[in-house]
Amino acid sequence: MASGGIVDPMLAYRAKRDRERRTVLKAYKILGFISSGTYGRVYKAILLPPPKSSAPALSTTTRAALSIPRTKPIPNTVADDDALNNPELCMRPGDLPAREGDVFAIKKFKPDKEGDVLTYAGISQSGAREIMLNRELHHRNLVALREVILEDKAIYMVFEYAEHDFLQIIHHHSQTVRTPIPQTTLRRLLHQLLMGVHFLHSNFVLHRDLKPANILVTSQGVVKIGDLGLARLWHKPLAAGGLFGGDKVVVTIWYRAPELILGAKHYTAAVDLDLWAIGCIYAELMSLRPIFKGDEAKLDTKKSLPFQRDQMTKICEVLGPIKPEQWPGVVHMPEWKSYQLCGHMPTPHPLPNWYHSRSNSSLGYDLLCRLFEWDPAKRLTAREALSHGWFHEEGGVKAKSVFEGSSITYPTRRVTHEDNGDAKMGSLPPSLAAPRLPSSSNFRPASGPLGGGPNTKRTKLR
Ligand SMILES: Nc1ncnc2c1ncn2[C@@H]1O[C@H](COP(=O)(O)OP(=O)(O)OP(=O)(O)O)[C@@H](O)[C@H]1O
Repeated sequence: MASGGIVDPMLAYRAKRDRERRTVLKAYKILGFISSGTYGRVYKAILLPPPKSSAPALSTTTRAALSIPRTKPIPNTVADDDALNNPELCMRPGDLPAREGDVFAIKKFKPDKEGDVLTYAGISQSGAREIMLNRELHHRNLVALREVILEDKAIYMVFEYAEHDFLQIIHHHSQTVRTPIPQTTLRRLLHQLLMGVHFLHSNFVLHRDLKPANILVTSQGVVKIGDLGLARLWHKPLAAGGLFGGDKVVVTIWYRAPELILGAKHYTAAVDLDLWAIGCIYAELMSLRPIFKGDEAKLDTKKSLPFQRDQMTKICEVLGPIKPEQWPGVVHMPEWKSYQLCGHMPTPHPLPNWYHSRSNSSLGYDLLCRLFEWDPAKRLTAREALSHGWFHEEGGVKAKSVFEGSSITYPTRRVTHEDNGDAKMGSLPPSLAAPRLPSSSNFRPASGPLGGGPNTKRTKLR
């Protein structure tokens, strides 16, 4: 403030802006901790009423001096840091209509760490992608991003909240009710998943990390594809860097397409990767366990990426060995020799037995076979899969809620108050946590086939 009681307009503006800046804890009440993923921690939160402004409004003269338009709110979700001051990230709050008390999932990106010291190297590639893509893409079957808050060098993405996910549904059936997922529910789950993937592919976006934990379902029974952190555009088929670009990370091994295992480097028919993963998810919804549950080969001492022999073996145990007459291009794949060196694959346990011990729908079997085409060029696209006859069986997929007509009640998402990570790394201030919520019966094991076992983490690949 200047002497003689004259207000420095810039200081007054900054003071008001700081008072009114939207911070996570001013805008949301944190109800608890949901999960910690590769890139961040996810919290459940409710929207608070907007704070009443106590600061006197800026005078017309000050406003004019600062050229603040009356109608446009100050973009207060963007931090001052130059590195973050990217207009692309400037989300206006309220892009989704939201009311006080509405529930959201807030993903806080992990800061970088050098030794024990937190460092700040700007926004991660994964975070930037997730923000950019979620900001551009709006579809009923994609989880919606409400806003991004940048605060104290941390990034918070506020998503619509989804009470369930495919992994939790599978787990509920395998561990609690011990019955298969009803065919009608399964068909709707898969159809809505394909709708979301078709939308992504129509917008030249590959998801690349489709797995049950990333496919959410709201309490209204709407499937929402989440976690676009690994998604990328594929409109430049042979862009520098080949199939994996600079990030060197791709889908969880159990859902990895054979062409990736065999070393495909370019986006020739890249969308087919996602369709293979959908085949794996379809099979997992049927059998309540991953169909190709391979052990991941780790990086060797030379840090060269190993051939994922066990994963390939697991696929061949169900589909039989690869036949070059069915997939002519396979003999040119970089890892074809490694595949041949595996010797004889174990006795095939072909897909028909696997399928027909679980369902007698020949259309359902046909769809699965077409998703599990070895040759990516012959695999169904999302559009083709959506028009497959199986989706018209038994009343079709018209219901808005995937749960319609089902008597099964799925547990609500488990929320805890133990954010068992490093408090500085990821916790929101514990003093601001809400009183204990009744925890649901939903149990997500930390490891094992249905939990976040070693193979469910992202892994480096060629
Ligand atoms: N919108 C949401 N509503 C409810 N829960 C969510 C939501 N988004 C994410 N989650 C929960 O948080 C978990 C981690 O989220 P996400 O996959 O986006 O993070 P990540 O760091 O990329 O994790 P991962 O490495 O496991 O893929 C999800 O598996 C899900 O259980």
